[in-house]
Amino acid sequence: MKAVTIQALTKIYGHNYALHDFSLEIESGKVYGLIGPNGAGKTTVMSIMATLLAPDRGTAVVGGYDVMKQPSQVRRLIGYMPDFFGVYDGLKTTEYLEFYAAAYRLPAKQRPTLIRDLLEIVNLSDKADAYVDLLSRGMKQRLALARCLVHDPVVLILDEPASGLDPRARAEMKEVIRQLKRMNKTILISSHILPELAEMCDNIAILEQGRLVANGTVEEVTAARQGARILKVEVSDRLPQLVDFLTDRPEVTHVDSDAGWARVSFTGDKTAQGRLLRGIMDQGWVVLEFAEVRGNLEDAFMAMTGEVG
Ligand SMILES: Nc1ncnc2c1ncn2[C@@H]1O[C@H](COP(=O)(O)OP(=O)(O)OP(=O)(O)O)[C@@H](O)[C@H]1O
Repeated sequence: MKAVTIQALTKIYGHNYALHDFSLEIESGKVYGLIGPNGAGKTTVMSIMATLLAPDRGTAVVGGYDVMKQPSQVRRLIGYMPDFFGVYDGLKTTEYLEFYAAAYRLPAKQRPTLIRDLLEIVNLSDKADAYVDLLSRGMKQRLALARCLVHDPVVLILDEPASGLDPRARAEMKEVIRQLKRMNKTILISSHILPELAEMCDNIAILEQGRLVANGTVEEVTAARQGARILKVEVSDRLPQLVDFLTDRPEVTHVDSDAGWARVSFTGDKTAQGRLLRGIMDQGWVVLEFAEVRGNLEDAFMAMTGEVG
């Protein structure tokens, strides 16, 4: 079942296309990563899905409801975490969530249990009485996530939830997102933290200048990386000569050496790869390792967009 169907979404500011015919479908219960350099249009997609911004063309349907025609139904189904966190002077964590629970008109009797459960999900149980302003950035991000879970939404739209976090805080955020997946939430998450998205997401969409440039499973998007595969070749000696030898092979487009091994961009098929190995051994090298290096998502992103973001 599709939780989200976006079709030909377009948003134009002056002459600038923030989104250009952007289409995407998200299956229920999946975690979908939206990645792209700064200004690619990630926040624009998410704001439209969250009913906060009107597109110029196209449609977005969440849980069967059209974001333009049925915004209040959509709002009931979604939890939206924007990429900024407000200032909450003098408010404790529990009071903060109490405020949102009241805003969603949840019965007062149910709120203490709900808030306890939410704090547990985002791993903040021991901060129930802490002042929000004094929480670390990672804790604030997780609290913001708890806030968008108050009304038990089925679709979560998380705009860069790991942005600006140190590795430990990122790992904690990742664990919370895994937990939400186990709770069968459908999650759209944007990020610049590309390798981390690979671990977390079922699918990835890469956005550049408002256009979708790649879409599929992490493996598919990675494999779509421009043609060449990367081979690691490690030999016992004469590495500089090996680099020269490899550079002269027809299917090799680039070679560099690093920490005692050669990194080879290779466009040939598996048979050609076997021939290359035999050629190296025929020249007398003792081969310690000869293997394809699985491209990672960061490579794919760099190859497709030419930017780090
Ligand atoms: N209110 C606005 N007025 C004019 N241009 C805008 C407005 N909002 C966004 N844009 C432009 O639309 C494009 C997409 O912006 P958007 O914020 O969606 O990108 P993003 O991928 O979320 O970027 P970032 O990673 O920096 O948050 C950018 O070129 C941006 O400058």
